[in-house]
Order: sequence, then C-alpha cells, then structure tokens
Amino acid sequence: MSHSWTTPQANRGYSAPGREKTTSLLDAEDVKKLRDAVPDLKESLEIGREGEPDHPNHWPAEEGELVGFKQIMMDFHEKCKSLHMEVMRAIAVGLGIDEHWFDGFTDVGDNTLRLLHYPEVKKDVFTINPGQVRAGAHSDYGSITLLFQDSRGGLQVQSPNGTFVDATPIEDTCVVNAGDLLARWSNDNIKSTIHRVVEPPSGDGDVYPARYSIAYFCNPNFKSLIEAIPGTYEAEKDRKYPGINSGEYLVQRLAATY
Ligand SMILES: O=C(O)CCC(=O)C(=O)O
Ligand SMILES: [Fe+2]
Repeated sequence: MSHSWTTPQANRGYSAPGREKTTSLLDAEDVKKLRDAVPDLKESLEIGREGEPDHPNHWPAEEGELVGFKQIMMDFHEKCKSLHMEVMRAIAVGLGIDEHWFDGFTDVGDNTLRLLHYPEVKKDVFTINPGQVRAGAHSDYGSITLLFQDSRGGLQVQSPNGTFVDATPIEDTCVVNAGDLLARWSNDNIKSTIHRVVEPPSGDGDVYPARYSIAYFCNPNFKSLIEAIPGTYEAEKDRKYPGINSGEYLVQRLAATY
C-alpha cells in the first residue's frame, strides 16, 4: 500500500497492527520473537519534517473528512517543534548551562509526529494472553517526547523503584517523557522514561473502547553529534557513553523494532 511505512531512514507512513513492537530489547531477532507472541494492539501514522526531498510524507488524499488534514498536521508539527525548543531551554537551566545551549541542536525540527489508534479490544484478550499490552514497555529514542492522550487511560510510566504507575489523563495537558538520546547527552543525569500502554481501568461490558493518542518525538538535529554535555561529568573517565550521531542512532533503534 502506497501509504505504508517503508524504512527506518524515512520513518514516515502507516504501520498496521502488529508491525511495530515497542520494547527495551535491542536485538531485532529478540524483538521478532516477542512481536510474534504478543503483538502490540495498535496502528499508527508517522509524519516527519515536511520538505525532505528524499523522504516525502505519505499524505492521504484530501477528500471527505481529510480535507485540511495535511495543513493541520504541518501546523501542529511546527507548534510542537517550538515547544520542544522551549522545554529544552528549561532543561538547560536545570542542568546549569546556558539557556540557549540546545537551540543549535533543535532548530532543524527533525522530529516525528505519530498519530496512534489502539482499536477496541475484547477484555478477555488480556486474560487469555498474560503479557498482552497495547504498547510494550520501552523508552523513546530522542531528546523528549510530547505525548497527548485521550481520556481512556492505560498509559503507565515506570517509577525509579521499578513499579509502573498510571499516567492518568489530565485534560489539556501533555506528558513529557525523556528519551535515550537525552540520557546519553546528560550522562544519565536525566534518565529516559520507561513507559507502556496496558489495558485501561475497567469499565462496563466485555470490550475496552478504542484509545487515541499523539506522540511527538523530538530529536536532536539528525546531523548532530551527541556526547556528554560539559558539566555533566567530572573527569573523562566519568563519561558513560561514546559520542554518537543523532540520526544514525535513531535509524539503528528503529531498525530493531519494525
Ligand atoms: O499511546 C501512548 O500513550 C504511548 C505511545 C508511545 O509510547 C509510543 O508510541 O512511543
Ligand atoms: Fe513511547
């Protein structure tokens, strides 16, 4: 299908249920085994930065309810790009570095907007198959993620003691998760947030209704080298990770989960 997600390099387009398995596993074979046993119960559409000649977005035809879709998504992409830059300024202040330290790393907007749909599902799917989730436990890969969820519930984040706690939806707010590149950048002063989507709090009937969410994955500009920020380590030996190119790191992580 012409709208389908194609490659980690492009990271754009539609992923049908069962295509991507979010997990903390890094090995593609291990992920495949897990995906075959308990596929994530979701479908998604990824929208990247518009205007990349090698990686066009897969826009649906502008007809019916979708008239104006492209413009709305592009505007939202821009708004979230600015919000990313603002949140990174706050993080810079928190780290004790110049407020605008991250600006030159975040101004391109190499970010991905993901529209997610978790279809209605029978409740017994979760009892028949223990370990079944809507989205498996994982951390996101970039700097931060802005996560907008509807009122259904089911999103959980892992607390430092290892237990998962509900990120109960609060109207007109978004959840901000730290990603793995931010952890590397900050030499683990900021840890990436492990999160997952499980069955929502139980309601009436024998099905859980559909859930919708939007994840805006923010990334350092794909051309940047991500290495421990000055001040986040004392001696050279305290650096926990080698420097890595942002774009290459993301491709590597995406390649394991699809
Ligand atoms: O749907 C959600 O609330 C979470 C989605 C998510 O974590 C992801 O797509 O990476
Ligand atoms: Fe996530």
